[in-house]
Amino acid sequence: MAAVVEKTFQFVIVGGGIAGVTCVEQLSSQIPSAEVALITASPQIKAVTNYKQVSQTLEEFDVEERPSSVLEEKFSNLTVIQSAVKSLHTQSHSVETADGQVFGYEKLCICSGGRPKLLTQENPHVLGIRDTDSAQELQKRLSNAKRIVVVGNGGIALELVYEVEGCEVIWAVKDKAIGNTFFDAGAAQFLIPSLEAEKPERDALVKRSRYTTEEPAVGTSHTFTADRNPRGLGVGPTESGSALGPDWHEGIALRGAEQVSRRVSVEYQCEVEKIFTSEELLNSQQQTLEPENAGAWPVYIQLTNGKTFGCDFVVSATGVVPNTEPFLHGNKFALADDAGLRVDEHMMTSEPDVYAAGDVCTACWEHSALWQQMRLWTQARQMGWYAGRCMAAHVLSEPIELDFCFELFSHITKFFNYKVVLLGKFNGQGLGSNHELLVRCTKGHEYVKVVLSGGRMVGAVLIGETDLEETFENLILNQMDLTRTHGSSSAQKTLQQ
Ligand SMILES: Cc1cc2nc3c(=O)[nH]c(=O)nc-3n(C[C@H](O)[C@H](O)[C@H](O)COP(=O)(O)OP(=O)(O)OC[C@H]3O[C@@H](n4cnc5c(N)ncnc54)[C@H](O)[C@@H]3O)c2cc1C
Ligand SMILES: NC(=O)C1=CN([C@@H]2O[C@H](COP(=O)(O)OP(=O)(O)OC[C@H]3O[C@@H](n4cnc5c(N)ncnc54)[C@H](OP(=O)(O)O)[C@@H]3O)[C@@H](O)[C@H]2O)C=CC1
Repeated sequence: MAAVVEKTFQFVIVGGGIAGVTCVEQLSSQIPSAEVALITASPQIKAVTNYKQVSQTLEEFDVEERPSSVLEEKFSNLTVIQSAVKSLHTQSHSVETADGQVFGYEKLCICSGGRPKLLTQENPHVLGIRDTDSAQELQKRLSNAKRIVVVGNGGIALELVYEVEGCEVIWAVKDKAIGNTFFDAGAAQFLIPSLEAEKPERDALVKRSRYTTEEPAVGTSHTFTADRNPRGLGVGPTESGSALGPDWHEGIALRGAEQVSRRVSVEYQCEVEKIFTSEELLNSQQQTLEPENAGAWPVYIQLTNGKTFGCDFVVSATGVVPNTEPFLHGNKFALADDAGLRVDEHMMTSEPDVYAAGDVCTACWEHSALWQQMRLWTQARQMGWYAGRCMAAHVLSEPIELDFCFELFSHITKFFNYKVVLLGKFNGQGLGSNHELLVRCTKGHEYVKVVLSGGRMVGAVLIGETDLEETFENLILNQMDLTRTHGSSSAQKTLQQ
């Protein structure tokens, strides 16, 4: 490499999302004398605030977007370089940024996050949501929209279909039930009436608003309608900012151009066959469309259940792809099946002195029987924090063991205005038929599901204000034999209370 190394830092962290920032904070507080650089493509960084340890493994926090100068003011050892990393040279231990600077490192942590895995890359009528800019684009397009199609059955789709008002939403899901990445069909059934009901008043819901979208800085179908007078991308992010997170939709108006509050039709068990423009539609003489519909919409989407819908745009809420691209060329990183950088139990990649954390990495150590990776805010924080500890421990030649947070999967979130807590193998992941379920459900109030394997609790889904999370977490962590210890199942007793 011909370029001159500007400066060599002991630690270089790439990415100002939650994983990168937490890693910087951990390193800076553990080795205050170390020279640390944070190289990030976006001018804003993500900071964890109001951190609360709810129980042994459950945590809650707010996330704020802040100027990167805030971090430099906090840590005198830290230099923030605002530029995207263009290439990495693991042999010479250096990175080159888009603006042509080269920095050396002793240890590097890649926290470059992910980007939306879009249905199609080049179609301007297909949007992905990842960062503030893409949320802003969604808001802009939605303001003139009468109908949108949302494809995907995970976190973003669940949030979007509930939040969008003033616009008809067609929701296309691959599965028999909604929300398959988080729930089973029972929980989906519990939640679905919320799509028909009126949303609680906005003001009562808004606890905090942390994102601004002002100028920069096989085929069945159901229809749910909430009548109320309204109050009121492939366009994926290119040089992406950090991912949005909890409550990203609060504080931005997700409102279309129609006089309805919410109208969602779910198309089950279908995928996307084809997306085409009105001209393409007219040329192809689609049989499945009513004649008066042809040419009326900017874009059409044909589903594998044979139906074709015209709409203003399509939201591809179909998961994330790890942002590995600039780091791979010329290096020998081992990648996982999901294209993430493989990391071991010390968050180390296959390249020497290179660590990775957050959405960009895939945890490839032997997992605890009760933990799985999901690309979530909480895991980004935990991985960033633990990667920082590992990097410091290696420099200080101290031993380090896999952190306790990777013992039990736990996640607190909110869907359809219900508190949702997921613990362990909450969907019986990897258990095959070797498990039984106990369910307690009170319509409109709570849904409690316990996963038992060999008489021991291995997972739970808690929807609503159940107040059971700590008890169940203990039962899962203790792995007590619930059948033998109490004669009859104590989990069942807890559920019957
Ligand atoms: C709409 C939405 C809602 C979500 N809601 C929730 C939720 O409710 N709960 C939850 O737990 N999780 C949620 N998530 C997931 C969560 O936001 C992510 O898992 C988490 O933010 C990942 O953090 P990260 O630091 O790994 O990556 P990111 O936040 O994506 O940060 C990556 C950083 O790397 C920088 N970068 C990228 N490439 C380069 C490069 N080449 N050079 C330099 N810098 C680079 C980016 O600018 C960015 O600063 C949501 C995600 C989305 C998109
Ligand atoms: N409250 C929370 O905790 C939230 C978390 N998030 C996180 O943000 C990230 C991005 O969210 P999101 O995009 O919803 O990703 P998710 O991984 O949550 O969901 C993606 C969904 O899209 C489906 N899918 C994938 N490819 C296709 C396809 N070609 N056609 C139709 N469906 C497809 C997946 O099905 P399958 O699984 O069968 O492949 C899955 O149902 C995720 O890491 C998510 O966990 C986002 C919002 C809220």
